[in-house]
Amino acid sequence: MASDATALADLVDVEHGYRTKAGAVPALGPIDLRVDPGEFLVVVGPSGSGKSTLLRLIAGFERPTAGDVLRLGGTPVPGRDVGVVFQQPRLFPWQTVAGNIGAALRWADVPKPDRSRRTAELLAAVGLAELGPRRTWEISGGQQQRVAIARALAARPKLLLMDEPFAALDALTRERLQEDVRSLTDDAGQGVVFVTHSVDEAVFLASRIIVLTDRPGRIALDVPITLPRKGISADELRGSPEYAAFRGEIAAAVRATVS
Ligand SMILES: Nc1ncnc2c1ncn2[C@@H]1O[C@H](COP(=O)(O)OP(=O)(O)OP(=O)(O)O)[C@@H](O)[C@H]1O
Repeated sequence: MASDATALADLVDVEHGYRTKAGAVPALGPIDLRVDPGEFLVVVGPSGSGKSTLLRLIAGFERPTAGDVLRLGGTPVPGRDVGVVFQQPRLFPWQTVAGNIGAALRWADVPKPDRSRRTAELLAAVGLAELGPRRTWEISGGQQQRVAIARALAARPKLLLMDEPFAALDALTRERLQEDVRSLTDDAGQGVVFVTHSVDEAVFLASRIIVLTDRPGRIALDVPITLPRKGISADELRGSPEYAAFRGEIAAAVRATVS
């Protein structure tokens, strides 16, 4: 088995299928993919192309049907070196907002005396400093998703996996959260794998985009996104000709997968 401890995730000749009563469903691959520290990898592709399957394999929720998946050089197991954010926030309704973050810190073995300070820092980082005592049903959907992001970041995971985290949100909240996620993950040692259907979102967030083919998903396109990130506002970035050029290239590749 090829092993490389410096890769956050390394998939070698990976295929994955699901068993159903009607027979085997090939979902992904064969695919080779390596994710390195500092990368913000965005995965786009048609519905059913295996994007969620790819994340589930890296998270350790599934084992591949064929090939090898390594995370930090070892077999992936769900746990503290990976943070996962889903489309629905999946918060604990019996906990307050602060209690949700505190639970993640407890699992990460953060000592009790440090937990309230870290909770306050994390809530401030996602713009929810005042909402710690609220119940999760007393805040908006966008705020709930912010809590889910703070909870995923609590253990300072090397790798953050995000599966269409903003799909259920209105356009304005979505743009704000995109900006927040970019700044929260601007850490050279950390990596992100982010799934979306939105080409705009992909180009805004990514340092690299892969486009998957129709099912079973293989890599149709793998491009670095070399847009300036420092010293430029989000609006300037979205309005730049370079942004438009990348958006055009990715949109054409996605269209080609279904034609
Ligand atoms: N538990 C399962 N059992 C059987 N088939 C499954 C299961 N999960 C996914 N599939 C199938 O595997 C394929 C890939 O699914 P996956 O959810 O990874 O795709 P996706 O690209 O994330 O889709 P979408 O964009 O619609 O969310 C699909 O054809 C899907 O129907």
